Amino acid sequence: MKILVSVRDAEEARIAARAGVDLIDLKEPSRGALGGLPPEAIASITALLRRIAPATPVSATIGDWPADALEAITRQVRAVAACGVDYVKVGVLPGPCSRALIARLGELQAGGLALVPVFIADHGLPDALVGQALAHRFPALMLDTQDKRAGSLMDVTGADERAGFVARVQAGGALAGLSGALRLHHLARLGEAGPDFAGFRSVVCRQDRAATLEASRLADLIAAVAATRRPGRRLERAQMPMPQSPGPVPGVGGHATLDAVC
Ligand SMILES: O=C[C@H](O)COP(=O)(O)O
Repeated sequence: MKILVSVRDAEEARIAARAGVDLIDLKEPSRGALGGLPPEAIASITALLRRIAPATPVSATIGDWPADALEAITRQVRAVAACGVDYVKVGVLPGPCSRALIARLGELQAGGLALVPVFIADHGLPDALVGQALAHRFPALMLDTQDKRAGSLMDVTGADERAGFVARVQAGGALAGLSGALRLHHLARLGEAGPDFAGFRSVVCRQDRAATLEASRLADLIAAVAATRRPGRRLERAQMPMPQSPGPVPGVGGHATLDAVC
């Protein structure tokens, strides 16, 4: 199981790179579960990571958006992708527009971006959406939680649900990631689900996830994961084409009806 760690600035990125984190994720945790950083900050931290950890894949989130904000999400996906990251993470909140959102993300993915839909598991697993997403050949799918104070992913999902999600995603050809206020004492049970990678923020901060990432806590996490580790599949830097200027959004016209329905 590989380790994804979310960082918010250059200093935290340096700590994560020095520690040898497998996948570095750029996020502003005080802005929500998938809180986004400004594109300028994403571009500058990514450039730094390319210099100090050139082989490490970098992801960034677009921020917390309701599923019906299709046009804003599309713009933000393009803006974040243009910052040079390998993967753009997009939260998929359950709701009447989630299917339209997956369809839009599928179009952007088909247009050359590498997107990672992040499903929110607080109120159950969105099985139908996962099935829909698998058809779009995203490089990875993740499960996360939105309300970090309501417990961890381990509290809001059962072992069978986690293992079922991972097995289904992997059988569909994508990498499976799990996250959601995961702690060290969760690692053994987490490993039983067999995810390709797990995402962490809260556990590497002294207080809550909005506080600063601490090198000593990160070292503890890496050691604990190493103790439970079994070989994961490769998580490569994606070959994401970086448009110099935003082009037309594939299928935007065709989605007017979906937007209207939402
Ligand atoms: O993508 C991973 C998340 O940033 C994990 O954050 P968390 O451990 O606070 O849920």
